[in-house]
Amino acid sequence: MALNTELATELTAASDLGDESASAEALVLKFGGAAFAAPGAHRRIATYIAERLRTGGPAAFDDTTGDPAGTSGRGRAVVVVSAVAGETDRLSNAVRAVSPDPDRELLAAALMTGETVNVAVMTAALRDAGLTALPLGPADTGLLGAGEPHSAELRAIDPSALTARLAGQPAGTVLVVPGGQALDATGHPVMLGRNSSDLSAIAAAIALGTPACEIFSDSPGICTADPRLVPTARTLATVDHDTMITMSRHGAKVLHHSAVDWARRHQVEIHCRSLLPEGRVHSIVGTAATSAAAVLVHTHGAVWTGAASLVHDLCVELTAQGSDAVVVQPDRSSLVLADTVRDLRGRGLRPCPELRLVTTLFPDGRLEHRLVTAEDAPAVARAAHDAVFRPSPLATAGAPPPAP
Ligand SMILES: Nc1ncnc2c1ncn2[C@@H]1O[C@H](COP(=O)(O)OP(=O)(O)O)[C@@H](O)[C@H]1O
Ligand SMILES: N[C@@H](CC(=O)OP(=O)(O)O)C(=O)O
Repeated sequence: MALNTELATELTAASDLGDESASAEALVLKFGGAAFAAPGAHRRIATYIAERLRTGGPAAFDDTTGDPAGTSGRGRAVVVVSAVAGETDRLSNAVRAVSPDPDRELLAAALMTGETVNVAVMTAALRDAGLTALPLGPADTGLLGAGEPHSAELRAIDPSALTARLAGQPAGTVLVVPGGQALDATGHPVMLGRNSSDLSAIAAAIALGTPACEIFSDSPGICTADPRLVPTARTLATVDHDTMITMSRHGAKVLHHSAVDWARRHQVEIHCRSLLPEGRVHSIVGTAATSAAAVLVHTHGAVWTGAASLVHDLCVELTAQGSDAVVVQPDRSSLVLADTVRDLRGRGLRPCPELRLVTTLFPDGRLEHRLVTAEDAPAVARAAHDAVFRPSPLATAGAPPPAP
């Protein structure tokens, strides 16, 4: 199915189309790569979803954990799955071992198989759990992408694609969606960039008019730093969309920046859950204004340097094309690009593969950037975090100050 760009205008939620029956009752759940890493994970997830759908009201999981209302058990679900942890990297390395600078369409085709396989496996597990699970492909979800085939920008969502599939389906129906897959205007499958399964999940929530989207990941929610790098990082119970976009763009890959941007524009709350069996909501990303401090390391970004004016112009151009680029302040002669495949040498910039961007976000929204070597980045991040969250001299010994 090729999307008609004119029909798929930026978004009409299903509720606006008067198709409440298809939308209002569906849960939207996203399971990232880490959720599938442990043996038995697919079966555990399937059992959990069956339980959520069976109970019809706040599921046992919610009752026991005291999770907020609003995403409790309902009759039907859209489940977005990523490739199993490590699979997308493995596929990327396999392509590059043969062709160091591969055709982007071929690269996208190879990378997307990770999600395609996992949709099939997850569908099988859900059926074994007694549910009516329907595997979807890039042509079935109503997502229109444009730009580079391996890092396309999400341009529009046709809500009828998912609502039509759910309409009339009985309770216990689950649509299984491959994360990060879309069609371009000519009907070719494209990938919405790395870590874009979050984007597919938010898009599904928008299409169905679901107020919240639940994202299961191996982090204890949104933290004041990557807990893998900074063990003293604290979980933020609430984060507003704008703050989260800033955090994501500077390396907090726990949520995809564009996913949060779509969520902000359509007022979708993001409930960040830990992995099963706990599956507890640790953080909510929503509309309520918050002021958070955080230390962010762009561990996966490519650093490029050049003349400040060149860097500025390229950043504007890349951002207009949907790429995620950050100009390093204050000297403005470097930019960090989330797309590690794109080569800017032909545009007059020099790659700096040894460098990483460490950013301190202050509660007033101010950002402090530092470019350091990859080796030094964790220690620099820990020191910056200690400086921001240092207990005041008056604080009781041992009692950490609350996260701002
Ligand atoms: N500020 C942060 N808060 C929480 N997690 C973070 C943050 N910054 C980076 N991360 C990293 O994000 C990872 C989860 O994101 P991702 O790899 O996309 O998960 P998944 O595979 O579950 O989709 C965590 O393992 C954590 O290391
Ligand atoms: N193919 C994606 C899958 C994804 O979004 O992964 P995760 O949900 O684990 O961030 C990637 O690894 O780039």
